[in-house]
Amino acid sequence: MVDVSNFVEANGNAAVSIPAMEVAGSPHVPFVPRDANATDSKNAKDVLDLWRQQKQIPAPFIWPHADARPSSILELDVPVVDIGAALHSAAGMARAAAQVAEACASHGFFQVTGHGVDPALAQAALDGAADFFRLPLATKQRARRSPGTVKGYASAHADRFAAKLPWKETLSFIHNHVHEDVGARASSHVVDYFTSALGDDFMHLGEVYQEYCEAMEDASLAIMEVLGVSLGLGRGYYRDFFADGSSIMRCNYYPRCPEPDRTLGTGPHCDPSALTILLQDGEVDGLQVLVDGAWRSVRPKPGELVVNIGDTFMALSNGRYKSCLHRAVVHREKERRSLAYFLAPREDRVVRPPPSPAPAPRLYPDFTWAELMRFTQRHYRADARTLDAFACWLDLPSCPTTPQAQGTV
Ligand SMILES: C=C1C[C@]23C[C@H]1CC[C@H]2[C@]1(C)CCC[C@@](C)(C(=O)O)[C@H]1[C@@H]3C(=O)O
Ligand SMILES: O=C(O)CCC(=O)C(=O)O
Ligand SMILES: [Fe+2]
Repeated sequence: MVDVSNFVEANGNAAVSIPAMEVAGSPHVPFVPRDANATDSKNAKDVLDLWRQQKQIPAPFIWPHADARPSSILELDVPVVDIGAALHSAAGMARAAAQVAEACASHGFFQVTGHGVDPALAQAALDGAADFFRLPLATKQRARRSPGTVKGYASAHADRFAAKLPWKETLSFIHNHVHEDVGARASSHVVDYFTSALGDDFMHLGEVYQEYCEAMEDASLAIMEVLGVSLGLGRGYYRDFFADGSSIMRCNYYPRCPEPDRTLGTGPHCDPSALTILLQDGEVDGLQVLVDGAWRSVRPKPGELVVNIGDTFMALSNGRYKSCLHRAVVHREKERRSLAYFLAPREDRVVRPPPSPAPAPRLYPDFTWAELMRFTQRHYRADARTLDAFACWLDLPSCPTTPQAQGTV
């Protein structure tokens, strides 16, 4: 059954509402509709003030008990895969392929080292996010996300959802890969995004993220080589598939929270992308993965990137590699930042598993990344069942439980 109950934005004409002054336990103060076109929405400002000043969190931020945090949590056992060794020796590749095969057949999370990302660049990208989220709301709102798209600044996704709001601010933008055939890197579209959305003062930050995204592209294509070998398809198969991809970069900021046990920074979900590379800031943990019915944490470790399989790769591998449910928790005393690079194919490329010598029944229909993106931005809030709901939605006549069939979008 597809749950669309808290999706407020159905058709791009945002049905926007966020709480102005309502706090948990004070149900008499009404929600105040927000002017989606304002550059410095009073209500959005109020929410940010609430984050800092209130003892209780506003009701729309409260997540159901089932999603609440257990008091103690064990660490997830994830392999540490040396990507550099995989690219440079047959033995390194064999070891890396065996590690990812084991991790991806169970939970789909692993960590990578030897990825070649300059630690100074990674730190600059994290510091840049810290600086951006400290800016006045009116400045951040210059990059306000437009309805129906993934690009831009969002505060608690309050323009999209009415309940179970995530305790976070995000800044997202597209990174189009520079296809190797095109020659040396010369793209500046991330820089262009920053200067056009935020102004020329943001050129340097744009340059940092342009470089960071290119490093993420390189790392993710290297990981795709390992995944290809691990599935018996050779190094080039998935690398070529994603070479001209259109990925998404997202900076997450999780402020301190007065009631961390009643909310979540990012709710339980599977990433719709093919692969996600996550850089967690410093010492502050927050990422948790559901394995065998229990939440397990994946703590940040210096120099390591966390990688997980997303729905698009699950479809590409016909379900052999799993996209696993995960979430991010928040803290009372500590704020947290993370940078997520969501690897995705070119928007119009058909996602379909490769022909197999031992054909298995197809688990998912053919689709394009543009279709899946559109589904998550306009029709369905990404959760544990995004891919199943999407497959159902593509095949509308035989799918009575899609949002459309319920008459909700
Ligand atoms: C296709 C997408 C949906 C999300 C943005 C991009 C890439 C990842 C997705 C997301 C981050 C997964 C977590 C849940 C989500 C709703 C969020 O809380 O941010 C997702 C994104 C989104 O729709 O904004
Ligand atoms: O911030 C994190 O640790 C995880 C965020 C996440 O899962 C996401 O952005 O998809
Ligand atoms: Fe995620």
